[in-house]
Amino acid sequence: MPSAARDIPIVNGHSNGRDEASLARTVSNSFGTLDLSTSPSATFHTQHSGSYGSAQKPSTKQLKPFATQDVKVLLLENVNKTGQDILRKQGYQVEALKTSLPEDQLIDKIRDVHVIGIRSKTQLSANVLKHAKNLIVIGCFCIGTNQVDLQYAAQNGICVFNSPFSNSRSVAELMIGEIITLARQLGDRSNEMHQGVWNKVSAGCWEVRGKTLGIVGYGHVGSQLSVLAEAMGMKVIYYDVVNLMGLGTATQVHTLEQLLQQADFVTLHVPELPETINLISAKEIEQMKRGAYLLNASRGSVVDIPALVSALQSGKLAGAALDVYPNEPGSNGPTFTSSKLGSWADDLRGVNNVLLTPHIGGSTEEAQSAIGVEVAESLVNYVNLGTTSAAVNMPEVTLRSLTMDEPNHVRVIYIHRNVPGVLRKVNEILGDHNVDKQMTDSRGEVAYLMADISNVNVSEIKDLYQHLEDLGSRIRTRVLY
Ligand SMILES: NC(=O)c1ccc[n+]([C@@H]2O[C@H](COP(=O)([O-])OP(=O)(O)OC[C@H]3O[C@@H](n4cnc5c(N)ncnc54)[C@H](O)[C@@H]3O)[C@@H](O)[C@H]2O)c1
Ligand SMILES: O=C(O)[C@H](O)COP(=O)(O)O
Repeated sequence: MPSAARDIPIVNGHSNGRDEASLARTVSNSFGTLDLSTSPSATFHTQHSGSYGSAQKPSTKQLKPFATQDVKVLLLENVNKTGQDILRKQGYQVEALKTSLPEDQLIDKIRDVHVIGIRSKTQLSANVLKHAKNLIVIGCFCIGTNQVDLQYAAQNGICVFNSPFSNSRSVAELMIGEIITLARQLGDRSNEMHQGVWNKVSAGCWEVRGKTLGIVGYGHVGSQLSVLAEAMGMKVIYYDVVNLMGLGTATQVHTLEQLLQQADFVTLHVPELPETINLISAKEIEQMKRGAYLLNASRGSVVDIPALVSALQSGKLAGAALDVYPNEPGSNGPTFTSSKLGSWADDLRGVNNVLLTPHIGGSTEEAQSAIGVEVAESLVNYVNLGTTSAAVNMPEVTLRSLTMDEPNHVRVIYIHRNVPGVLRKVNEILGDHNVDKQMTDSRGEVAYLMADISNVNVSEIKDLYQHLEDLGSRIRTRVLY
């Protein structure tokens, strides 16, 4: 067996032996308290150069040991500083913009980057992603992932991460505030006072105690809201497509119609899916109680806005709160107008007891700070170690880190089409070396294999990589060393 340190290249002044192995262990073992204070040059050398692209097969001449300084990261939509700091401390080249980008500018920027971080606004469609030849991973610094073509991404070896629950509490608290605000017509009273009008009324103003809250979608947000609403004395019912245990005394109803018929307040917390588009339209509004309230903090496509406007104008509904819209401005400013968004915007602005907020459900210091850390850590673990834990479009694969006792050690990541016979061929290639550990899993049409192999001379890495690249099933190969 060749001696370890002698045969492994020196990169940025560090051999690919003990230093990198210990950093690798630090990164992979510390999801909660990732220690990223290590100098950028002391990196775990993950080989991926030349292997980012999926459409084009790169020349093996491009192979070189990984250095974090080579990793280009584009962050859009004002990703929190906590996340930016983690990525910068790795030594990655980070460009952070405050807004999203129109498609043509996005296509231009995405060509070059290995990592992109977005929030709910940036549309990463197949049309955009097909230009992203170097992209290996997308971080959604939010809950929703409907803005990304997850299937296209997986089929092209691009892993996607999000933050599944770090802003759930913030959304639930906003809902509580809005329920009381609607019940007491606080928005209208406050607007009148700002215009110098004193309008002391009690007609149509209610306590929330004893009223029924109907929650549509009893996931992270819906269940948090359930607990808070019960604490205020509300009766909680919920509708979800899966059977879920209610918290406290909340009760699941079997149909959306049952919920709509019983609830005084209806709140929507479903993901954007083909079946949730216009989930609440004229027919469903008709099923609601006269004088009920509708609140939407899910996605703008879930409510048919013209139907809502006419129900508010006719008095069928007593009020509504919207945080999300069919299309939303890409940056702050005087952009919430019909001329910019569509006729529905001015229609909504003209109706009484309607609360309009600029998609701020998850916009609290606490939520954004936690999301920044969570998603940035997932990105670092993926870029540096290939770990897919909690990925939303890839199988979850992880291996314990390299150990210092395993010299000439290489981590192979092979993303491939989930077809018969691939593992046999891959293991024939890996079998020339000592396979220390291996894990493979599939998700739909895509499979992810990760193997740590030892006894690999650096001069053999090129061939190893090329043999894997030459397999017909290949989507993306990364050889980390
Ligand atoms: N306004 C904001 O700032 C903000 C913040 C966070 C999340 N969101 C949106 O809210 C959505 C919900 O968030 P979450 O964290 O609670 O998600 P979640 O995945 O934890 O819960 C969603 C629930 O909806 C249910 N569901 C799916 N389809 C349904 C249908 N047709 N009818 C009824 N129930 C259905 C699911 O079974 C699940 O229980 C997100 O997908 C996101 O789009 C918005
Ligand atoms: O999906 C989410 O988490 C919310 O819609 C919040 O999105 P934002 O990060 O763009 O505010």
